[in-house]
Amino acid sequence: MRLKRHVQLLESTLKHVSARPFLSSQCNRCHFSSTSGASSPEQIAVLGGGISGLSSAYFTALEFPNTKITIYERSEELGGWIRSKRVKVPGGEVVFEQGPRTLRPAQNSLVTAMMIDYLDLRSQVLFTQQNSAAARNRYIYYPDRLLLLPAPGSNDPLVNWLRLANSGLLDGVWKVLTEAWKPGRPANMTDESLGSFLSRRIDKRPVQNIASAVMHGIYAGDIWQLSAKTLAGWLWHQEGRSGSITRGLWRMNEVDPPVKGFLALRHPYDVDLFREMRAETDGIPTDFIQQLASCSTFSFKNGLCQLTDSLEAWLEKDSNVTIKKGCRVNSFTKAKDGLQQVVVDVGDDPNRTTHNYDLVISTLPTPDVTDYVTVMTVNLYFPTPNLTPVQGFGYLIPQSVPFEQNPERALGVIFDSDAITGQDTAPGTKLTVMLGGHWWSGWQSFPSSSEGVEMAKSVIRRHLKITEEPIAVNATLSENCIPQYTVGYEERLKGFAIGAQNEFGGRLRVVSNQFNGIGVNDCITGAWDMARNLRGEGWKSKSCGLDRVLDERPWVPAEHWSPYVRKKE
Ligand SMILES: C=Cc1c2[nH]c(c1C)Cc1[nH]c(c(CCC(=O)O)c1C)Cc1[nH]c(c(C)c1CCC(=O)O)Cc1[nH]c(c(C)c1C=C)C2
Repeated sequence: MRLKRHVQLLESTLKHVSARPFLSSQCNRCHFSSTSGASSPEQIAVLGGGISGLSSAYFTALEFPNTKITIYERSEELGGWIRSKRVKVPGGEVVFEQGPRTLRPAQNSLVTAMMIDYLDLRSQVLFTQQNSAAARNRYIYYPDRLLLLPAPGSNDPLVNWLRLANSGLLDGVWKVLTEAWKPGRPANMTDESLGSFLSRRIDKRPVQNIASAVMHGIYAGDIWQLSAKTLAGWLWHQEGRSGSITRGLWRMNEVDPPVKGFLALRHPYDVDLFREMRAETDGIPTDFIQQLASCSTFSFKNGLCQLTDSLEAWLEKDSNVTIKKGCRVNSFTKAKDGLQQVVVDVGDDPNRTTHNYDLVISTLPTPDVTDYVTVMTVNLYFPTPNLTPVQGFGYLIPQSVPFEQNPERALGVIFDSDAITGQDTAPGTKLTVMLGGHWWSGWQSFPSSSEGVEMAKSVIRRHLKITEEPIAVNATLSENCIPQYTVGYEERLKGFAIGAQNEFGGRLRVVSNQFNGIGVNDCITGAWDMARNLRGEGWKSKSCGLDRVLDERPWVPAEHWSPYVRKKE
């Protein structure tokens, strides 16, 4: 985005009392590209009011200040899976997060940082420092106790390594040293599960004991179903390129390095995207950059919903944006009679109506591309501080833990009081127990809230020896909340992208955790990328927003860069 676009936006704001809300401070911070001379769509519909929908509406509104944008959301509240709740307890209040709770300052967080800055939300951000217990102490429960994962600077590293080795958690890890001598995959193999890939390249035991726990923490998913090609793209392509990951790394970094620094394989689309992202987010203030560079995660004083609430408030101020809550989308189809429009059918009888749009941005789930898993989040608050036996982020439970140690099918427990400080006004211990995920796949019904709370209490009694009764609890069942990128995902996505392009000729764009990555940062970055591809005459192109999956260029060695470390060029 270049300066001109913001100036244009400012001008139109001044001209029309009703134009986009605008922060005067943005003007000298960001770069807006010019649309002068280019046409704009008159009417855009955004389907879905979660983080993908709100961000899509936000970035599209910035691109096209005079376009009418309508957001349709089925429920009465915007925000999707981001749901934070303030609960009164004796002595103050605590924040319960019912869905995602923190953001990581990873490469894909640059656009989020820019958005936070634009929304004037910086004063509300809470940072968890890299040297805090929450950042350094991550545990795995195996087979019947908490084991601290090694991290730079942790206490008693030798004792800890011995404890880990003695527990059996590290069995088979040493086989990573033999990876270079293992045969490459058959030429006709197009994808496999992450579990199978890592077992082939290393050993099955670390897959079951360590990697499966990590997959619980991110996807709440089954490592034997999730796609290696999608989740471990650069390792998968490294094996394809050099027959082995280790040999590939050696070749890339030592034999013929085109640039200095650690190299990894990346999709050329991502290389270009990161370059663009960096250029457009160049205006993020230095002190914010520094805060992000030194934290391990960040959130907001009132929880993650402060981001979605601010987006909603920003959009509500814009008279060109209409937000329709409690309005279901029944279908959307390409308009007949050669019209370059999409017809959207919304509402329930007798208020069911159809509307024509020049462009539809859908964030709704698309059948056949992914399965989903259901997660129950149980928040527990105890008035006594420091109830957990150790301090840290919390722990994950791998698939190898025997049933009798985890009959509730918990995926992990977050020590919220350590993980995010600054949200609660009452002292005490706050935990979140995550239940279900792939363990509940195929279930017809799920535990009730009260059953979930009992299951969570039973988990922490067994694992953490906490017997105190929580004085505030909240169980949330999020049905089909996390898409699963299972084996063959890329092929299915490709098929979907071609079909969508052919059917809608570019008048449908898709953005969601099904397509752009399952994290909040992924959805925001996906929305920004979609909107920037609409620029100029881009909105008339044939794309459906899934250009990356249709981009057949081979993966290339690219330098690893930290998003918040600004090198002198
Ligand atoms: C509601 C449950 C969720 C589980 N995973 C996600 C959600 C929303 C999505 C997710 N979780 C993480 C990532 C990767 C990095 C990121 O973009 O933030 C994603 C996409 C990592 C993660 N997992 C947990 C936390 C608190 C975080 C972020 C912070 C960090 O890495 O330090 C905890 C956790 N999430 C889930 C489970 C079962 C779990 C257990 C402790 C599922």
